[in-house]
Amino acid sequence: MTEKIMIFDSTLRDGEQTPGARLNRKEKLKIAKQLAKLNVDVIECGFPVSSPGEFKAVQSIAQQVKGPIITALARTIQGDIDAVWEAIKDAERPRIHTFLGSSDIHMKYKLQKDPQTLLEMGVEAVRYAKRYTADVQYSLEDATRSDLDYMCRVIEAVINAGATVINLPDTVGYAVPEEYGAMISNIMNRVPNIDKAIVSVHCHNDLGLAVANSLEAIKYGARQVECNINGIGERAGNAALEEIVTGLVIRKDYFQDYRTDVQLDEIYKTSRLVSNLTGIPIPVNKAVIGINAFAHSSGIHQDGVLKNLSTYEIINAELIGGKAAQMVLTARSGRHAVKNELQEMGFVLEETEFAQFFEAFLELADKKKEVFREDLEALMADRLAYAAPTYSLEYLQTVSGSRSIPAAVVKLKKDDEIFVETDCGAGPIDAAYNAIDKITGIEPRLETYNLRGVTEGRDALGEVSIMIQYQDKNIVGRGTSTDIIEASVRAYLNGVNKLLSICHMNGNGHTNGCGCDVK
Ligand SMILES: CC(=O)SCCNC(=O)CCNC(=O)[C@H](O)C(C)(C)COP(=O)(O)OP(=O)(O)OC[C@H]1O[C@@H](n2cnc3c(N)ncnc32)[C@H](O)[C@@H]1OP(=O)(O)O
Ligand SMILES: CC(C)C(=O)C(=O)O
Ligand SMILES: [Mg+2]
Repeated sequence: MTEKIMIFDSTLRDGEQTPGARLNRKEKLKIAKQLAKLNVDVIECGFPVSSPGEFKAVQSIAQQVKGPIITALARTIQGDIDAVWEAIKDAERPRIHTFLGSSDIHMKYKLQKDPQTLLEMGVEAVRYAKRYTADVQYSLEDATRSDLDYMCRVIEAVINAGATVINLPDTVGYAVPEEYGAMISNIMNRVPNIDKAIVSVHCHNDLGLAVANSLEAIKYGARQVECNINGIGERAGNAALEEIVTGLVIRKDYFQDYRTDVQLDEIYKTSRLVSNLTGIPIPVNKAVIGINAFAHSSGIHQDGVLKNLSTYEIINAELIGGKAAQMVLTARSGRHAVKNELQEMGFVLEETEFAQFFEAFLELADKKKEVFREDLEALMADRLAYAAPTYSLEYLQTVSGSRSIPAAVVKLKKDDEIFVETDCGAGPIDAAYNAIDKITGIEPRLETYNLRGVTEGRDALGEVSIMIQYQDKNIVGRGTSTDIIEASVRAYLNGVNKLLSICHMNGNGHTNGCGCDVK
């Protein structure tokens, strides 16, 4: 038999405390509905006393979102508790959550009251909240920096006053797992009436230990874990919901006694929704839901994953409703991955053709961060067009600027012969085209010129497509490169080569007197 761990989602309360993450009523409602689909146990949706807009947002959620317990936060102040109740009273299952600092630091500097007075304030707040609802959660803010004896006294007293959930937050993300586990264990053993309440944990990520601390607490008796989608929250954030629930499933060999009721395949959608509405981006390397979490980029990993996913993947993306493993092609990719991607795109190359293609791939990949499918397509198009290359580009240098005469040096290779020419022009591209004309001995007219970014980003591959006219022939040429001048020259050469091969194919080569004065 497994024990249920309740998932208390605070994305709409502590998560919204992330600087810049403000959500309006509609946005909060939309996220709350998605959290209900995710099947969390509790949705903490705000701090009603803080503003009229916040009050209305909490009220809308309480009225419209069915399934989870709906709660909202209040200080140990009657006005705050009244506001929470007014906002959540229409919920199917309302819970009032009230909190008060218990550490010496918070009591002395922030609350400026003595521990006994604060204990009584806490008890009074719970009693007051109980007038409204049976389900009252009490949090000992900054528990991990609080005196254990004092906490035990507070917990016993607020449970006697009717608290049904006791939350022990690591408010400033100060705890380390062993210590946090020991604190929970001590409280479980020392508070005589602790069995009358559910013990909850709420961990912040200031030292990057929020998830580890939460999982450790489960082992010592915590049965409610407070966490936020994408780990957003005050300062460095809170424990990430997706990491906790996925961790419990993936390591069920270790956490065999526990389960949650979260609908894992809703995680990806929820995560994207929260990111889009809060405007807080998901780091690419974020565990479970970052775009790199299921991407493989280095050749050895890609080869392993193509042979068997388990070599480098412990989470199946489908489990969280995400996209299946992706190969990210970079200069660190190997032949297996590139060949596989080409095959998926419908290109099957002979070994020697592939070897040449792979060289071109590496040349491009060295210039770019990532090679996309569109890049591969463009490289393939280049190769198909160059099926019978006549002139190939060996070297290109251009000069341009507001006070210089645009000039180009072009070195082409044909068979084993090298041709070098320089020329100037209206711009660097025109200069390079003129130099090429000098080498080939023909002067096609440039009819159209188009440049487009094939991929995204500043290092995007540019594709130039041109149309050249020579005598009665209109020829299209294409070239790609991260350098648009080089792409332009490749496009021109591509057109010129096609022109020449057409002449030769028709038996009209210069040797046969077609009129092309080709060298
Ligand atoms: C760890 C956490 O995440 S706690 C939750 C944090 N969330 C929020 O703060 C929600 C947004 N906050 C707000 O809208 C406002 O701060 C309000 C409405 C709550 C209060 O606003 P103000 O009345 O202007 O007070 P202000 O925020 O400046 O100061 C907080 C006051 O509450 C007191 N206080 C803090 N926590 C508690 C508590 N749990 N119980 C009782 N009083 C408390 C402080 O000591 C301070 O009191 P003082 O004015 O006597 O010095
Ligand atoms: C209000 C409490 C639960 C809190 O957010 C914290 O202590 O971090
Ligand atoms: Mg918090």
